[in-house]
Amino acid sequence: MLRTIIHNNIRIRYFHSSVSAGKKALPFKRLVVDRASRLPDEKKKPNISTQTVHNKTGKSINQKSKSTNESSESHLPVLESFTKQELKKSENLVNKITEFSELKLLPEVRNIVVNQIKNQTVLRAQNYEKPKYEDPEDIKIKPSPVQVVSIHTLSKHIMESNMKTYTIAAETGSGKTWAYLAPLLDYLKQQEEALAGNWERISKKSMIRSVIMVPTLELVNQVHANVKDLENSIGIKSFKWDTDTQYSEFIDAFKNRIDILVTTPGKINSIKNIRMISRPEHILANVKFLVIDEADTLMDRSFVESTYEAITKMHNVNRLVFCSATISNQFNKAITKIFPQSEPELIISPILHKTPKSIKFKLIDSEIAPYQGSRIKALAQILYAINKDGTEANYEKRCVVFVNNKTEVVKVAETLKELYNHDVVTLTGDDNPQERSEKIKVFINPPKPLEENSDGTPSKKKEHYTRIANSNIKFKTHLEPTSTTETKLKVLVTTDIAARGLNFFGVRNVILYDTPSTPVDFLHRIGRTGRMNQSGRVFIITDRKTKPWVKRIAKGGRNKD
Ligand SMILES: Nc1ncnc2c1ncn2[C@@H]1O[C@H](COP(=O)(O)OP(=O)(O)OP(=O)(O)O)[C@@H](O)[C@H]1O
Repeated sequence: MLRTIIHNNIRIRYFHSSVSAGKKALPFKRLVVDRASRLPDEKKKPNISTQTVHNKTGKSINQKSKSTNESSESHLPVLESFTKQELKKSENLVNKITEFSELKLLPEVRNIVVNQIKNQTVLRAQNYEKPKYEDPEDIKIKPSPVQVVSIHTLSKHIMESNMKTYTIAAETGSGKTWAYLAPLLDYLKQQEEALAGNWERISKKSMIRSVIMVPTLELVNQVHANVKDLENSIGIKSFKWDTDTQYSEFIDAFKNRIDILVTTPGKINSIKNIRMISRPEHILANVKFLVIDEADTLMDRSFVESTYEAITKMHNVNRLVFCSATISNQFNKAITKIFPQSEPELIISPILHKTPKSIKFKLIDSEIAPYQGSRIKALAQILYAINKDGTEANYEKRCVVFVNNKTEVVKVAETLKELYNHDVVTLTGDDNPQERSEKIKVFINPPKPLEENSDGTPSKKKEHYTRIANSNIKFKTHLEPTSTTETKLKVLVTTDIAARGLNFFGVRNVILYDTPSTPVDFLHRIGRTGRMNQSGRVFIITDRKTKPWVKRIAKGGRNKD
């Protein structure tokens, strides 16, 4: 039976039929996405988009905007407005469970999860600011709210054979990656335990047991980095399939069993083109656990076709997890329609769709003196202030500037370099994957000490003595950076390509040169700072056209200055 759904103004037609493999009816309805086609604009039905964005104080800002065929500017996506009960349920759980030891995970899995987080957490960034964190062992790892709710919920039915679908939704930088990785590791290890004596034999089979799909190659690297070295500790073999991966490498890994494959939908869909593979459907036949991370991106118009196609290749999935920092009604409806056999169980954090409390907002009106409408002057002023304000002393500062259009990125970067002598890199979709990973390196790694000792710790400010001529009076001064060109500030000018999921490490400053047209993009951009409750600042350059909701969220999210 052919069905059609409209998702993000895209018509998705698909056959809905149950699939049986031999005797056993698979728990997963086959989806043959017949065709995903864009609705011609004139067909776009006028709809009332109620945009509910909760600000920090929990006050939700309801704005009704009638979007007929107005420009996309006014067509704001509907953000899920959760009932007080849903939020309360998650809050009660978070208040009750505060340690990983209180969550149902196999002991070996729990230990691995805590160690991996401790070694990689952005909380290490405060090592650089608060001497008391000199030793990473000082960092006490507790489950974040979304990890409590996710691990608690998924562990309840983790080994049941019926198909279950989950939607994990929590604010940016809240630890969603481990919110699905911990239950996934537990699932794989429990599966092995359930197979007991047979696991020894089965473990030698060529197969892929789980897949994590993300939208970009940077995220393939970032997610894989969490699980890449688990083979020796708990025998979990992971594999990242990204641009540099040869088909032969993928086949070899498959032959030696892949427990966790991290890749993009495009790579999954390319399996059918690999000449070395005679039966492509065999490759994914054993995938039981599938994660769609950054799901609001993978389900939006630019990805939806390849995402649906990739999902339909994994017929035996019985744990399907969508993960996103924002969730809209459309998203939920589409999932429920495509996977009717199991309404996605919502896993949300108590502060979903709110701006992280650790972020301070600064609004700069570019219309007033001395900027007189020049955004670039306002930007230069902000960068000067960041560079000179004494924050992050002894360390290289990093700052990310978001621009709406990639053509503007180059112009802004050139002006900052030529007129203001800043150290600037640009990042857009025109960069190839190698260039992109090179450019973001400075921003996804811990801040570099300005002058390093041999062991990499920051040397204290160079002390310098000045002697007054013909006297024995000398006094201590601190060396200022010698040359005016020496700057402690690394600036990344980019578009939304860097706004989704990238785990910027201890970046304290984000500047919205342009304000995005939707609250979803706004929440993702500002979420590159203030991660895991670290302090962060967001500077928003406004003008008379800036949407009221931007100012409202910023004011609502503003902490006391
Ligand atoms: N329980 C924890 N305690 C301390 N740090 C944690 C914890 N869980 C995750 N982290 C760290 O927090 C940072 C952000 O985690 P992660 O990238 O999973 O956030 P996210 O919610 O996926 O963000 P985004 O929505 O931007 O993708 C990472 O450095 C991660 O190591």
